[in-house]
Amino acid sequence: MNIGMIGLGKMGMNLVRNLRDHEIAVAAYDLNADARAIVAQTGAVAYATVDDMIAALPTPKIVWLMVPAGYPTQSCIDALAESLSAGDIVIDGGNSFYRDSMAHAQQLAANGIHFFDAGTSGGMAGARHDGNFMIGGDQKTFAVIEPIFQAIAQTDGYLYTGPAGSGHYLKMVHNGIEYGMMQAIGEGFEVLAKSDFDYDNEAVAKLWDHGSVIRGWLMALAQSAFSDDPKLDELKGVMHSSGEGAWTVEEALRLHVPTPVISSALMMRYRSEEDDTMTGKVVAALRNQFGGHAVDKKLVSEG
Ligand SMILES: NC(=O)C1=CN([C@@H]2O[C@H](COP(=O)(O)OP(=O)(O)OC[C@H]3O[C@@H](n4cnc5c(N)ncnc54)[C@H](O)[C@@H]3O)[C@@H](O)[C@H]2O)C=CC1
Ligand SMILES: O=C(CO)[C@H](O)[C@H](O)COP(=O)(O)O
Repeated sequence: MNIGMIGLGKMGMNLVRNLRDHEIAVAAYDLNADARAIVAQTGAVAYATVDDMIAALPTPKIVWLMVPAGYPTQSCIDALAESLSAGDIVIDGGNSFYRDSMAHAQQLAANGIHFFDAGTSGGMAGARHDGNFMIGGDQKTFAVIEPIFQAIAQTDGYLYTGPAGSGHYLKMVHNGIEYGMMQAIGEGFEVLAKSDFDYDNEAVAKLWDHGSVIRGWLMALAQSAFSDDPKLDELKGVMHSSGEGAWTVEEALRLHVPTPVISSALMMRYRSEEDDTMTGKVVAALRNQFGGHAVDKKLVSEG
């Protein structure tokens, strides 16, 4: 089996290594020449243009996208709609918004090209070994690409989820859950940090990952992070996000589904990106106005 991989970053490069471990031939492309040079060390063949990469693939051509959602994915879809032919297959393994994926399926279907949205979980480690995939698209054509997932996913680690869009929808909700779980873990460690006791964070995370109700990969990752930096002193508590949590909350609002945990986790991420807030200033000012309550004033040096 042969695959064309577009996007050789943190995920794509590991997926290529995983595919190569399973003797799947890979033709690879990335905008970045350094990434193209590195992929050549995996046994994949790097091409300087998408068209060269496509020309190297046997028919039906299977192209996997692993680029950022939004414009980068759309520009690849536009290029593939022109370069591929009827019967060829595009898999988007990135974190695209599911409605974009439904549109991509339609756009490619106009030229007879099949589209699969393959939500990918497990981070870089999962891309490298035993990944986890949620795959939407035409069920009959799925048989053509299923051997890829049999090779690179862990046992029971892939699922055909229904029509195009359903794979990324499932990944969106998965990531919403991820926001809530990580927020809860973070909050728990903050209570411990402010408590009257002197806990060893690494030891606690290790303990909780061994037989407790809250054991799991996130706890193992917490242990690893605390092992590198016992109180995470080297980090700022700024929690960026790349869209999936917001889309989950938007979808919950559309469906009138109360999702207080995921929504709060999203708001906490946004709050963490600000040093100070207008909200806080307004509430402080109002308390001061109606009750004469004290306010904290900025120092002159703080501007
Ligand atoms: N990092 C993670 O834990 C996970 C990421 N994802 C998704 O996988 C996708 C890739 O993520 P990462 O590998 O982490 O990102 P990354 O930023 O490490 O890599 C993206 C790569 O795509 C390349 N690229 C961008 N536009 C391109 C184009 N038009 N043509 C060719 N190459 C292009 C970049 O040069 C870069 O090498 C994203 O959609 C991301 O949301 C999905 C699951 C987990
Ligand atoms: O899909 C993932 C993990 O499952 C990616 O790591 C994603 O970037 C995480 O979402 P966010 O960047 O919004 O925290």
